[in-house]
Formats: sequence, structure tokens, C-alpha cells
Amino acid sequence: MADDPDGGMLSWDESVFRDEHVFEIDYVPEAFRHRESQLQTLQYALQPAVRGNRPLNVMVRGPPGTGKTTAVQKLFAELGGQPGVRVVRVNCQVDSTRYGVFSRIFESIFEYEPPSSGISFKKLFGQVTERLIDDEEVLVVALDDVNYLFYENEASNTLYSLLRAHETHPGAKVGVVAISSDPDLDVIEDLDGRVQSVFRPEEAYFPVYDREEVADILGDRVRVGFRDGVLDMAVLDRVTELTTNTGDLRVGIDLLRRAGLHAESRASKTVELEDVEAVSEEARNLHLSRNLDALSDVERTLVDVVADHDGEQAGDVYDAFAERTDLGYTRYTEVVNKLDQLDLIDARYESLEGRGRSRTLTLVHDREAVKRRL
Ligand SMILES: Nc1ncnc2c1ncn2[C@@H]1O[C@H](COP(=O)(O)OP(=O)(O)OP(=O)(O)O)[C@@H](O)[C@H]1O
Repeated sequence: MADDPDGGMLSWDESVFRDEHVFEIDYVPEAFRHRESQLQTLQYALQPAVRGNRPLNVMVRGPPGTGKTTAVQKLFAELGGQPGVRVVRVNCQVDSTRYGVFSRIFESIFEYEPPSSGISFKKLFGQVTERLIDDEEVLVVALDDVNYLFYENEASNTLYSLLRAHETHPGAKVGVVAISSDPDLDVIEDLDGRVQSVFRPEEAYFPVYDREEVADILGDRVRVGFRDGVLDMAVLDRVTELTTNTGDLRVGIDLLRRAGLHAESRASKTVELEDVEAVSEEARNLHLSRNLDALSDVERTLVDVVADHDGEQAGDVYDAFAERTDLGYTRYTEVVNKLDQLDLIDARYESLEGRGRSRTLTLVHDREAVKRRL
């Protein structure tokens, strides 16, 4: 670079980033493309709240990193600004019991946490609903990662309390947005009959973004997050490709940030393909961590067992698995299929001499990388 006195080298107070925060997980993007129909469904369902009425409930489904939480956050930001509407988003991975969910709602209303012991659920519930009725507020609750309530067997009673609040406390108006990223969870089917009869949600499905959509979204992020000319099309193409392979947009956003930091670590003013390649393994591991985090205890146990019995036949793996759980073979097969679908294990049929066909289970990722994250 003839006209660059530093010869393309960054000085201490320079950065490739215009705004590094846009690559962090709590950042809500300004532009939110390719989710128009899902936003419309949500808006249509929640609209009655603005008029002081109980909204329709919504079931939001789709694989990890497809914009479910962001869509709800964006709508809640608008809805929460309307008079007479209170919005609360609960992360059920953190609050995975009915008491935990209502504690978060209580906290949002009263602006302090309820005592962690010594107050019954009934009392907590009563205080929440009375306040809503007094203030004439409609409550819209998003249960993010609702699958964790199912794993803890808390889903039916939580939804029951929320959805029948108007029967126990006339005048209470509550709507629920349930968000699940577990492809195997049939939310409605897994609820008690008494809840099924009141939970008849609208459906908003978030499919995996295709390659062009990923390129659009990451391109926006690059424009906002990096300085002009720092990252060219060929580099963006490669990040897009790596992201599309996992289907999880978070991988791409994380890759961009890490590649930027890597470029800075070698004092470069531009992010090059070599920076992306250098950090791609870490980004893949991020995806692995997220996949493992989203598993139930039983599923995680099976990953651990397969890690210890890599390459063995399904029947033998089951024997080892049965020592650690009391699940039958049918349920075991379902878990195997799910892990196979998530690309955590490979379950391949092989012909065995004289004994027909049997499945062999192998770990897809590096054993140590998996073990460290369990
Ligand atoms: N259409 C989009 N435009 C811009 N950014 C997006 C879009 N969709 C998703 N993102 C970004 O991708 C990341 C993951 O999105 P989000 O957390 O909403 O996914 P999710 O489906 O809720 O994932 P999970 O099921 O793992 O909770 C976030 O950083 C978000 O800002």
C-alpha cells in the first residue's frame, strides 16, 4: 500500500471494528430481514393486547439460531411501549419451574425479586394477578426455550396457571408465546389433556436460513460492525458457507467477530481468509457447545456413553446406557435418532455376517471436545 504510511498495519489505537458490540449475543439488530411472515403471525396474535384484550397464544418453533428470540424481542419492545400492556420474557433454561417463571413475572411487575423461600406459589400467583387486574394490564409472557420446562416436568402446570388465570382471578388477561428449539418436542402432544384444551396456539415456524439469506444478514452485520473496506466479498462468502453448513446464524456472527480479533492480533487492517480459517474450528465448537447445552439430561448421558463406546453396535451401547438410566429400548432408539439428526452422532446401518443388519454408533465430533463440554 503505497499511500499507507503504516503499510497496512494497525497501530495501537486503531481497530478493524466500527462497533464490536454488534457481534455480541445481547445485541438486537436494527435490520431483521427474511422473517416478515413470522413477525406478521406474531403481531396478529398479540394485537388484541393493545386493545385491552387477551391475546392469542403463539407457539414459536425452529432450530437454534434462526431468529426466534430476536423476533419476540423486537415485537416485545414495541408492544411493551403500549399503555396497558406488560411484556415479560422468561429464559426457561434459567427458570425451569413454575415458581421460577412466576418469580420473573413478579420481578417485572414489582421491580424486586420475591423471597426465594417462605412464600407459597399460590400467594405469588395471587399477588401477580391482583396487581394486573388493579392496573388493568394485559400480561404477555414469552417462555423462551420452553423445552426446559418439559424436561423438568413443569410445562403443564406452568401453562395451566398462566392460561387459566382468568378463571381463578376473574379479570386477569394473560397470553403466552412459547418458544422451542427442540425439533423432537411435540409441545401440544406432551401437555396434559387439561392444558391441551386451553392451549390452542397460533404457529410461527422459523426454518433454517438458506445461503442467500445468511449472506444478506451477515452482510448487514459486516456493514454495521466493521469499518469500510475491512472485509471483502470473498471472505464474507467463506463465512456464509461455514454458517450455512451448521444452519445456526450465531456461528456466522461469532466467526466474524473472532476473525476480526484475529486480524487485529496480527495488526492487519483487513480481515482475510486466513483469519477466518484460523478461527473456524472455534466457531464449530461454539455450535457443538450450543447443541450439547440444549439437550436434556438423558440425551446428554447418551452422548457421554457413545463417547465411551465409539464405533460400537447400538445394542452394546444400550447395555452401557441402561446401567445409567432406566429407559427402555424404544425410548433409547428415539434418543439415538435425535442425536443422529442433530449431527452429534452417526447411526449407520451395517450388515453383520449372519446376523442381519445392525446400527453402529459413532461420535461426529472430536471425543475430547465433546467430553469437555458435557
Ligand atoms: N433475520 C435476522 N437478521 C439479523 N440478525 C438475525 C436474524 N435472525 C437471527 N439473527 C441473529 O442471529 C443470532 C441468533 O438469533 P436468535 O437468538 O434470535 O435465534 P433463536 O432462534 O432464538 O436461537 P435459539 O433457539 O438458540 O435460542 C442473534 O444474534 C440474532 O441477532
